[in-house]
Amino acid sequence: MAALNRIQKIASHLDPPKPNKFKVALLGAAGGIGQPLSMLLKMSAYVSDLALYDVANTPGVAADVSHMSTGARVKGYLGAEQLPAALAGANLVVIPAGVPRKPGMTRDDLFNINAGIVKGLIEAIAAHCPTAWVAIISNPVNSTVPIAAEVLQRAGVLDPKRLFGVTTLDVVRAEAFVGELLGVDPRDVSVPVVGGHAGITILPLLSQARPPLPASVSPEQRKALMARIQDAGTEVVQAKAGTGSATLSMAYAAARFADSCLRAMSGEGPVTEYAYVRSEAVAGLPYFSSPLRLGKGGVEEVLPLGAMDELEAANFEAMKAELMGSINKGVEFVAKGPAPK
Ligand SMILES: NC(=O)c1ccc[n+]([C@@H]2O[C@H](COP(=O)([O-])OP(=O)(O)OC[C@H]3O[C@@H](n4cnc5c(N)ncnc54)[C@H](O)[C@@H]3O)[C@@H](O)[C@H]2O)c1
Ligand SMILES: O=C(O)C[C@H](O)C(=O)O
Repeated sequence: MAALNRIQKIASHLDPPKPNKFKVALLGAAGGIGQPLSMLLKMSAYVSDLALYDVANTPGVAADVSHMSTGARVKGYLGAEQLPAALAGANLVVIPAGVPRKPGMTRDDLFNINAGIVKGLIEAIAAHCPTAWVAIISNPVNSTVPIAAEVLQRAGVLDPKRLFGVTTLDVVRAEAFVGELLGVDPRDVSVPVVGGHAGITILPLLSQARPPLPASVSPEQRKALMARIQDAGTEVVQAKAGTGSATLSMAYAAARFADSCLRAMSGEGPVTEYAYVRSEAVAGLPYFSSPLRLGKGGVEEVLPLGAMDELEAANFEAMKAELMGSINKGVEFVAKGPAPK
């Protein structure tokens, strides 16, 4: 025990604690992603207050997480009447609320339920923490982010610099699979993943991987690797056999994304991250996941996608129609709804 304390003291000296100064609200906190993400956020040195909101089971999750001996104050909020208090003063709102896939379903099959859930939560954000950064995990991300933007726009509080669709899991997977292939630590791998978050709209740019894929990796292997990254969500859905989709890797990815946001908010920039945002990165596609430079106010610059090889360029063209269809579906969902109050 004494040895452990000594090691912790040395570690905190090497990496001095950051000021815990941000309130993070997690909506869907009692779910498969929400619970491990609550734990990881409670471990963040940037979080002073962690608001755990769900329509079920938050008292138990909040009581459990609050016993961790880390800095963040934890409070659970249950049901719609407690949502305003959960959101008040939030700097960052992370949203994994909604239903997950079962085998045989596409992410778009979740639209009918999750579109309404996201719309309702974003209306509350517009009313109670309109300047918060918002990170949407709920699927289909290709549509839920446009839904959120339309709701915020109607409420007169949209700032596209602060609205993100979380695609970090695609980047995390690409790093893991390339690391596995090259026999190197995934933490030493970087792979840009751009586009959207469903099937062929997920575009890993393996030609820009670092370390680069050696010439011994055949075009067939490259193609298979690209397909595995694109289908990795389905790989997990099938392995879980009806009990849900990725939760633990997603919580890891979301914690990493939240950390980047909070680092940028702290002024520790420039921070580079990938996310699905409203941008002019690709002509004709109002939303696209790109490399971003984040600063105190959100997205400071949408960085160029860089060069693509032949396979990537073909995939880039092939995804455009599907991505645009998903964007339009989200925009129309809000347009068909009741006019803003
Ligand atoms: N972006 C990504 O990379 C990614 C990765 C994995 C999962 N997902 C998506 O994340 C979502 C959640 O997945 P999960 O495995 O945690 O599901 P889950 O069913 O385990 O948890 C969802 C939680 O949302 C809550 N919820 C439902 N309606 C709500 C509302 N109106 N307000 C607040 N909370 C509400 C539920 O009570 C539940 O606790 C799914 O849509 C899934 O497809 C996205
Ligand atoms: O695949 C899913 O349905 C969940 C998530 O989008 C994922 O990529 O794991």
